[in-house]
Amino acid sequence: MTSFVLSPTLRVAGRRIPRRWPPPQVLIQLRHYNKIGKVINQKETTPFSYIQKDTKTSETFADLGVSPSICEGLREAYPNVTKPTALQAQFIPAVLSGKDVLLKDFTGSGKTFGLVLALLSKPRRHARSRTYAQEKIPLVSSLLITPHRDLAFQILHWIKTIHESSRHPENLASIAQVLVRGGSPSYFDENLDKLRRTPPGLVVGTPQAVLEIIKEDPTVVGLGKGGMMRGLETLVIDEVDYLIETMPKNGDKYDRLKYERMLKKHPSPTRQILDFVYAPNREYRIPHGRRDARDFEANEGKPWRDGTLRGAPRTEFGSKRPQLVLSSATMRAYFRKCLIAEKTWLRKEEDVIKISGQPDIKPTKEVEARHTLGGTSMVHCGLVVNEAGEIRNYRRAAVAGDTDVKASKTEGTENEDVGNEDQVIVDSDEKPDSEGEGEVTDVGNFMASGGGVDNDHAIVDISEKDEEEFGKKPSPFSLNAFEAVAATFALDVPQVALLVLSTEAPVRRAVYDLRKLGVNAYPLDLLESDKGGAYLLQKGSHVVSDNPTLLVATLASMRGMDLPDLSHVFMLGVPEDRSADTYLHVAGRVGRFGRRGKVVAIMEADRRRATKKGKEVQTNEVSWYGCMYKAIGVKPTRMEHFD
Ligand SMILES: Nc1ncnc2c1ncn2[C@@H]1O[C@H](COP(=O)(O)OP(=O)(O)OP(=O)(O)O)[C@@H](O)[C@H]1O
Repeated sequence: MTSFVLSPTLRVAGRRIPRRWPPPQVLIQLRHYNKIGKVINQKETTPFSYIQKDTKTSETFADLGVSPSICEGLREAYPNVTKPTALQAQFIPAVLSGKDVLLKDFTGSGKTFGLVLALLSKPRRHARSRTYAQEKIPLVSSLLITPHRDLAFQILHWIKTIHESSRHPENLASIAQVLVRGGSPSYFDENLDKLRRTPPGLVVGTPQAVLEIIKEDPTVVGLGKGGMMRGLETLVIDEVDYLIETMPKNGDKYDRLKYERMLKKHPSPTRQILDFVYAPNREYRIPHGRRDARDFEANEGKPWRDGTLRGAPRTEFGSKRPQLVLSSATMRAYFRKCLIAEKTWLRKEEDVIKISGQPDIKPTKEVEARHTLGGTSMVHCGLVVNEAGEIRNYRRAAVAGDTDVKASKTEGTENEDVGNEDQVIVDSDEKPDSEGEGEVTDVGNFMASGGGVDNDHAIVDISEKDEEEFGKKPSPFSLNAFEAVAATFALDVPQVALLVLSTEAPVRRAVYDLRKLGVNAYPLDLLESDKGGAYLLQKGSHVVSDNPTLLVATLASMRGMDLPDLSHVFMLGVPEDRSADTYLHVAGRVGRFGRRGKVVAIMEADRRRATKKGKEVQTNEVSWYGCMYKAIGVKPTRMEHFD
């Protein structure tokens, strides 16, 4: 069995079939793997591979090297997962081969799922006991870093479901465990206790929690001598472009200075973990003066004075440096360049396997959007809310089924919402032109009148604690925007939807405000059934609930989440980093793996907000969305309820 990478020369059954596209760009090695993922041919080169979405594979998971017990569990627990995707057919053997891998594919295409299957199929590492030579001490072989704890819980849930159906002799705790912070009582203490009692093969953790054990507990759980992670073979970082900071792409020398200062003082936890594992002798010129060789010896394994970790020689790994796998749907070429420029993290560029399901060569915007967003099963809608609480469709949106956006362009003034980004923020006294007359639906008191929902269901409980805490304080949110969410939710959502707020937004307060509007809202927390836990397994998109649920999360806590029955994702306002990639990640919560879904952006034409310096500015969110839709080649669709 061989797996192959599409290239100018495609190999099928040993025969070379020339391909004209894509032209050679970045040369990497083409590898052929045998069943256990061993590299058997490393000589040929190919561009950064491009696999079309509908490329079929005739291989099974077992052919790729996934262990028989996992295949057995998968068959029973996930009957819909019958065959690996073309990308899984490439990256699962690549991960099993022990080489470094850079993985990029559109959101919801099965990257994380495939990585988990590969990690579970890796052989377990053991150390020999010093007291009894025959006794083997199990070690942690793989570490999977996720950006937030709910994703870690979701991955553990996948593993648990597969494990329960697999009749594997070991218990779940010795196969995989999570290591996350937060919760009350603290998840971290509980996780750490469990880890110390039973070392699992795979630890799924957030960067902060993993860094804490590397720093605080190196010799029992961490990477230090005697630590149960000393035999680490694979380090996987999911959503890597979100977890590692890089110098801004078009930054000037001041940005460079700012970036360097930030790296010295506050490197992100993921960067510190990578340095600790792969760059033991890395110099950070810290503000308190340079360290010298004696300082290095004297402080081995201890944090620097400024709180950052310096690398310590990891003799425990010996020559077996852990394999590094980095994955994301939006790992752009510039970010990859930055990763390679770090030198010590990844192996030499030609030894890194780069696998991509997206066109790397400049495709048209529409092709890129379709690939990044996982196909055409996703509908994008934009609702514009004004100060009077009126809601109307984004003016350039097309009627459902009409893909020709040009037809609807004539409806609005030409310069209304597609401009350059400078137009987006204006001083309060320089108000942008009025939006003009449009089709408007007045929903100012929509929810007060029942809002199209059965009144019995519109009554939701508000706890006394929340009433006491929030009842008398003004809301930091725009209630007009929330009314637009509530109205769309009541009219359009059959079962479950997700509302995404900015990273720092107070989620509990948002839930309180939404419940006041009659929405059955909960903060996302996968450990609790009604807060999202009940939606981890597919119930079926045809199910219409009597009382649909709106889960509320922030930009920081929705990355990578996979709730199969999610039909709508609401994005409130403009993301704080103003990046189109952030929109792509939010949108990627629906329409996953070919399922259908709607992304509803709620934008305010004249949003007033205070800057950090206390100055009031007015933001035209419509303008940003105009730029963003144009930039990513997405064509929004009208929502019939508001026309
Ligand atoms: N081979 C397969 N066949 C059918 N379904 C699959 C297959 N692989 C994964 N899936 C399903 O696809 C869904 C999305 O998977 P996953 O979360 O791994 O995607 P992802 O690419 O990591 O997404 P994101 O970029 O948002 O993190 C899951 O519900 C999973 O069960």
